[in-house]
Amino acid sequence: MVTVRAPATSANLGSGFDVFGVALDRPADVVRVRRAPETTIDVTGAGSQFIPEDPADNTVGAVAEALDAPAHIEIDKGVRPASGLGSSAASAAAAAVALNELYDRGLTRKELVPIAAEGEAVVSGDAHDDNVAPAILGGFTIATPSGIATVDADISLVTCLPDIVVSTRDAREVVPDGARVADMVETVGNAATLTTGMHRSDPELVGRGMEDSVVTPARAELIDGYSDVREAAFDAGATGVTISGAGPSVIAACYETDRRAIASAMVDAFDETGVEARVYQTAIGEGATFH
Ligand SMILES: Nc1ncnc2c1ncn2[C@@H]1O[C@H](COP(=O)(O)OP(=O)(O)O)[C@@H](O)[C@H]1O
Ligand SMILES: N[C@@H](CCOP(=O)(O)O)C(=O)O
Repeated sequence: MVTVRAPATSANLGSGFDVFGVALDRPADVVRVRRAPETTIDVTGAGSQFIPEDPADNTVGAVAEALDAPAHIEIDKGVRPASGLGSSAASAAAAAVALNELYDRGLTRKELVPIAAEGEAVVSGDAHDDNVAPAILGGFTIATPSGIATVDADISLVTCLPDIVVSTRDAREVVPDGARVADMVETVGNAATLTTGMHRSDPELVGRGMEDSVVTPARAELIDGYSDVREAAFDAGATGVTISGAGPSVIAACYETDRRAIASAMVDAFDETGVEARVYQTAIGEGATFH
């Protein structure tokens, strides 16, 4: 039996659509695997009633197949599905690391990223690896087709998860087909600013670099109260605010001293629009770990 914990993650960070991601120090999924003639899955924990146990429909089933590693897989969900916090990726990342160990496949962490991304293709239609990369490697990750770069950054974050459901598949349908050159120029500048901020663990630069005028405005329409929550977080001291992943979670970067006030401001702002929300006071954390 091998047990692995893999963290929630926040993808995009505004300017890095399908490229940037960070591992969060909470919440997390825990996955246990043991060898079996064929793959079977048990799911418990947050939102487990909405997660299929058929290996053809669960992200971990695709990972087991890609590694040719049939197993009985128990998933204890800490990350609610359809959250924008990389729920499907947390299970896939944990399963990839666990099955690689169980079957002694000898793949490196970076080699496991595209395998875990096969799980993402099952649920969102695309093998985007901006969630599985940080879930496996930890820190801030830049995932491109030509490789993955990681930065071990220290930034305080708040993620606020409203009680609404936005599936990644649906949120990908509203992404515009193209962008104006002016928007592209702005996005490149913001992405470079954010990356510099991560290297310096500087919340001001990271926050400024989270601005995005291409994908985020289209997706904000799917999240009741988004603009009020964003404004409330800024008023409470956030240095940057955007949609976490495909939403509905909203993520704020900040100084550690402002984290508590920002957390309660975001919950209150959702509450004022009639939406209950839970909040995580968090930070950039480590990738998958053995337990
Ligand atoms: N192991 C898993 N964990 C979470 N969701 C899963 C898993 N396997 C399949 N799913 C499905 O994936 C969808 C959630 O994924 P997604 O929309 O990407 O949300 P998130 O942003 O939280 O990752 C749900 O339809 C859920 O049933
Ligand atoms: N780049 C993807 C990230 C989806 O993240 P999730 O946490 O919502 O699954 C996208 O924006 O579609």
